[in-house]
Amino acid sequence: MKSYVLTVTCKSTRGIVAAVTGGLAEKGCYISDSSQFNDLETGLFFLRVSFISQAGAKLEELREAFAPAVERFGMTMEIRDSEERMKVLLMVSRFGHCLNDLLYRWKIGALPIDIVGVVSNHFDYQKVIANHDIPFHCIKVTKENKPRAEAQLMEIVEQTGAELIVLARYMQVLSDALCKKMSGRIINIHHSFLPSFKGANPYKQAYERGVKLIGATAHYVTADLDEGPIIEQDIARITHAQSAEDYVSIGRDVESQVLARAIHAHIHRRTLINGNRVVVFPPSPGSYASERMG
Ligand SMILES: Nc1nc2c(c(=O)[nH]1)N[C@@H](CN(C=O)c1ccc(C(=O)N[C@@H](CCC(=O)O)C(=O)O)cc1)CN2
Repeated sequence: MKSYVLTVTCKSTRGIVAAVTGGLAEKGCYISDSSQFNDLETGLFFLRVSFISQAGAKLEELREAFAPAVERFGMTMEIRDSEERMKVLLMVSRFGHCLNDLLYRWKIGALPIDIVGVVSNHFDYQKVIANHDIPFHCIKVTKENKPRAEAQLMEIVEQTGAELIVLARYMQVLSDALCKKMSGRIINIHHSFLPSFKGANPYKQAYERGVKLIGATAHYVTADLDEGPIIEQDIARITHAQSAEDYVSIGRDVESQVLARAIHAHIHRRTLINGNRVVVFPPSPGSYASERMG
């Protein structure tokens, strides 16, 4: 028996769900969980089906079986083995709270990913990463060497087979070319409730504005700084008596939780990009069962 997740994005029309569910039935598969969204504004349809093949059908066999439907409806279809851990490259600069949080969740099985490496433009976390038996790469970045630095990053992506890059408070702006090449495969945590306070120092901007809520936003990275499609957000209350430095402390937990939720959604294929927005389907039953607490 094997379990899979199938996702579809295509122009909305009649018969899409029937074609997918009928195809699964013909292949002897059982549907565990299904979500769909029909965006009347964009005319796009989004479908996510988690299913079980009792016969243990192979991935290629399933993909071939759906080729006619993909052609007929102009689908973008992905079928992924639910047990296969996504290869993820983490990136960090100076602030390590999100990195440490992800390492802990990964260690206890709450985040079932294959961390293929950690890249940083500083050496601060080299020992921590080595202690986790994860490859560490320090790539110094300057305005002058940015193209070479990004070429080194892409070499690591190619060599490790990284499917997702997570910017866990990595504080360098990525080039338009890299963002285009890795479209939909880079997630950033921004330490503000976007669209407020884009760019560097959002907590300082928030303090100067006198806000009563601060927040964090996890989004896909695009060439437009902190404008990428939003995956997850959350907030925390602050008061008149707190400083921008206090916001940094209060914001740590919010940033870590928002980033972890966004990565969980992505690796379980619950996110589908819808223009400058993201469709985020609910978790399949049992998707958190992989956690081994303690
Ligand atoms: N192309 C993109 N690159 C990055 C994005 C993005 O959305 N698109 N998100 C940022 C993260 N970020 C806020 O979350 C951010 C990081 C860095 C800066 C910035 O101005 N950096 C300076 C250098 C700062 C330093 O050296 O300490 C710069 O790159 O000139 C703004 C926002 C990650 N990259």
